[in-house]
Amino acid sequence: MVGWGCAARLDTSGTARFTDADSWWRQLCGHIDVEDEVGLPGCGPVAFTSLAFADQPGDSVLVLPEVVVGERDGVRWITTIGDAPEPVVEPVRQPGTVSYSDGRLSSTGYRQAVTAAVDRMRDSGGDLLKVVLAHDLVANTSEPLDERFLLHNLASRYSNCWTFAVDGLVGATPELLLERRGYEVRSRVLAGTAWPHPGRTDDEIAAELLASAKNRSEHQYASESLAERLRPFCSELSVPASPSVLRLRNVLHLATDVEGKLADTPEGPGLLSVVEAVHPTAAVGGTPTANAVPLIAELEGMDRGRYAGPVGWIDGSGNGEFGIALRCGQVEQQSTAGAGSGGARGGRVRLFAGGGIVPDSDPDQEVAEAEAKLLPVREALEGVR
Ligand SMILES: C=C(O[C@H]1C=CC=C(C(=O)O)[C@@H]1O)C(=O)O
Repeated sequence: MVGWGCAARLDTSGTARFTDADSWWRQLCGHIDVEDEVGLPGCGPVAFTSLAFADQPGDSVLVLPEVVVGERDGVRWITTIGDAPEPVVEPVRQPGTVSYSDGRLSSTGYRQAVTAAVDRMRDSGGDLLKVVLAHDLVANTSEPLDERFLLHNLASRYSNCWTFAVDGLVGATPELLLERRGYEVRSRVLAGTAWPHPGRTDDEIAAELLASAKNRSEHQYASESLAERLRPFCSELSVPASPSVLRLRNVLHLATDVEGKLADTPEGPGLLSVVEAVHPTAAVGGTPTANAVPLIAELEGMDRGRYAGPVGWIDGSGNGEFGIALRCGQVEQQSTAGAGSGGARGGRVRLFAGGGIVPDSDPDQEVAEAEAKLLPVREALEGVR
């Protein structure tokens, strides 16, 4: 789905962000008279949604576009809210040259944070089993950044990912936090990563990944965390006993596809309540969550913003799809002014990537893994084909 214009918008933050979003959306939909000739999930009003990773700090946003163009199962539709104006479609602009600088946590700082996390886990007597750390990287473009350029490049290179752009957060995530279609729910849990090495085939790397005790433990924490928190909402839940391998251009992941049936009535806890219950899984938080999440803030010392938070859409019937906002960048500046105004021209994007740290993690390998995970957005910005 692609949307433009803004018929309504909610900005919220803090621990109440999920319930704020849920009540705002239910109330708003209650006031909209819908004529829907298509009747598929995503038809009618849709809120493009991106929620902060952490309770504090971080801003969350829901946008009801004036126009949405959608396609699902070969059916295409257009939804308009009110008398939405015809869009003026301008050609996609190229970002010019791209240069990089350290973000709030450099690679060196990230390596130190990983080392500190490993020490803390080894000294914890089992109170901390996994923590997911990340760092950021700033990309500066010589021309104003057109989000459509990034989106198009990500979508064409990562067709088995969910490509998103919500209020400046643009990415292509391979991880589905939760999809709801009627009573059916689905999730793709990822954790455990390998990346291409010269002289080794993808099959060899995939076999090694499946056989790696470190990656299997990282993965198991993540799939168990999702399943444990989703189970109370479900009358049926199927969780494969062992993971498969998801192959992407830049990395390979251990993956578990979870499927379930919601036990509730349509008036029961909605998609946003279930999303709140499962976030953050141990794919982006850690194990146990209550010990890992405060350590993230302490060791990273940066605001993740909406990176690693739920991102996706919800419709008026409570159907929707939320990915985990990974392999993404937050556009912080598109352009300020042209010559003569004294303002900077060009764009600025803050890219994020990280990984799950367990007691036997090697800091150098973790830095290399985060670099591999930065590649999708870097290459999309650079227009690599
Ligand atoms: C935290 C990230 O990835 C998560 C998702 C898949 C695999 C992961 C891993 O192997 O560490 C991470 O849990 C990221 O991409 O920034």
